[in-house]
Amino acid sequence: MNFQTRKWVKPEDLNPNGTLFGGRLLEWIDEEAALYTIVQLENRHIVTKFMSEINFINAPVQGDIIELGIEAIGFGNSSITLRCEVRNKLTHQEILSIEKIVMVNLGADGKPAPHGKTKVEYVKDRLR
Ligand SMILES: CCCCCCCCCCCCCCCC(=O)SCCNC(=O)CCNC(=O)[C@H](O)C(C)(C)COP(=O)(O)OP(=O)(O)OC[C@H]1O[C@@H](n2cnc3c(N)ncnc32)[C@H](O)[C@@H]1OP(=O)(O)O
Repeated sequence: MNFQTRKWVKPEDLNPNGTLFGGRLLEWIDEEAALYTIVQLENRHIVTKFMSEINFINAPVQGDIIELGIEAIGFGNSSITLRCEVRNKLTHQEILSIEKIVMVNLGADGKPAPHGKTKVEYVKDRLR
């Protein structure tokens, strides 16, 4: 699991209970999954197709630094399946997990298109 992105929980991210609004966290996760997919599949034309159960484990509060982790757990024909974990940056306390996020690679016609990828790639290797 690669924890690439850190977020600082600010007043505008809070729900009326004073903890991180779940919808805000899901927005951050969707963006992270989209960026991960664009980099892996080398195509900007992708969409989120499916998310499995979302387990909100612990609620962050204002001022917390959290980090978002994504890993690829499967490559299909047009899809890539990801797993997501969010945790507190400093304590590593678990905040959320999503076991399955399916992202789909689209062609210019907006329909699913084969991406031709079978494993995780690293940009540094592509640049060699
Ligand atoms: C030149 C252009 C420049 C563009 C410049 C872009 C700028 C940078 C843009 C960044 C973009 C960011 C995006 C952010 C994230 C969003 O906000 S995306 C918005 C929310 N998502 C949507 O609106 C998607 C709406 N859904 C759809 O359009 C259609 O369902 C889809 C995704 C085209 C798929 O259609 P479909 O008929 O289900 O296609 P189908 O061939 O049956 O399945 C496709 C794949 O999905 C899998 N699948 C289908 N249903 C399921 C399911 N229920 N569960 C699991 N897997 C499933 C299939 O198994 C298949 O996988 P493979 O076997 O091919 O690997």
